[in-house]
Amino acid sequence: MLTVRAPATSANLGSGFDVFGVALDRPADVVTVERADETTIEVTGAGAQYIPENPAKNTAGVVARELDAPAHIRIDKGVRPSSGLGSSAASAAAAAVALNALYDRGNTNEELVRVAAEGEAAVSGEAHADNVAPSILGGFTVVRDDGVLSINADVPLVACLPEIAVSTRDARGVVPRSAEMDDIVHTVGSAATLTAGMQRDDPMLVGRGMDERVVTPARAALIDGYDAVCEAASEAGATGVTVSGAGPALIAACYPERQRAVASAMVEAFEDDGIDARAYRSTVGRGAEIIENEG
Ligand SMILES: Nc1ncnc2c1ncn2[C@@H]1O[C@H](COP(=O)(O)OP(=O)(O)O)[C@@H](O)[C@H]1O
Ligand SMILES: N[C@@H](CCOP(=O)(O)O)C(=O)O
Repeated sequence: MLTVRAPATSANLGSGFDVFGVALDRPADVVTVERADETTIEVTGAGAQYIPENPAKNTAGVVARELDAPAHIRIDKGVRPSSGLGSSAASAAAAAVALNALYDRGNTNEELVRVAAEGEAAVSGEAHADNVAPSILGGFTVVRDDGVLSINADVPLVACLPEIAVSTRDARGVVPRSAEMDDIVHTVGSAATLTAGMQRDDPMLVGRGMDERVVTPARAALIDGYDAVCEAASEAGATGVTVSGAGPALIAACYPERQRAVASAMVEAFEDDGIDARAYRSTVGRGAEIIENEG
């Protein structure tokens, strides 16, 4: 029996659609695996009632199939589904790390990112790896077709999750199929600024680098209260705010001394709109970890 904790993640960070991701300190999924003749899944925790236990429809079950590693899989959800905080990815990442160790498969973490991305494909329709990469590797990650980079960074973040659901599959449907050249140039400038900010642990550059004009406005329209929450976060000292993943969570960067105020301002702004919300104060966190191994 083996247990792995894999963290929530925030993908895109505005300018890095389907490319950037960052591991958060919390929340996290905790996945326990035991060898079995065929895969079965049991889900408890946040939003468990919305998550299929059929292995073909659960990201962890798809990972077990991809690794040819049948197991009884217990998933304790810390990351609520349809949150924009990489819920389905956290289970996939944890299962990939756990089953790789349980069956001694010897895959590298980079190889496990590809396996876990197949789990994501099963639920969102496309094998985007920008959540599973940081959930497995930790840090700030850059995913391309030819590989994945991970760098450690120390930048305060606030993830604010309202009590509304936006499915990644639906939110992918509103992404424009083309963009104007000046918007593409702007996005490249932002992405480079954000990357430099992560490298230098500079919250101002990370926040400025979140600005993006193509995907974000289309996604923001699906999130009640988006403009008011962004404004409140900025007034409280956020250096940048954007949609986390496909939403409805928002992610903000800030200096450490402003983190508490930014978190409160975001929650209050959602509440002023009649929407319950909670905020997670985080830094750029670690990746999946084996927390129990009973041989
Ligand atoms: N292990 C899992 N954890 C969470 N969601 C899962 C899992 N397996 C399948 N799903 C399905 O994936 C969808 C949630 O994923 P997604 O929309 O990407 O949410 P998030 O933005 O939080 O990652 C839901 O339809 C859920 O039923
Ligand atoms: N790049 C994907 C990321 C989805 O993240 P999630 O946390 O909402 O699953 C996208 O933007 O569609």
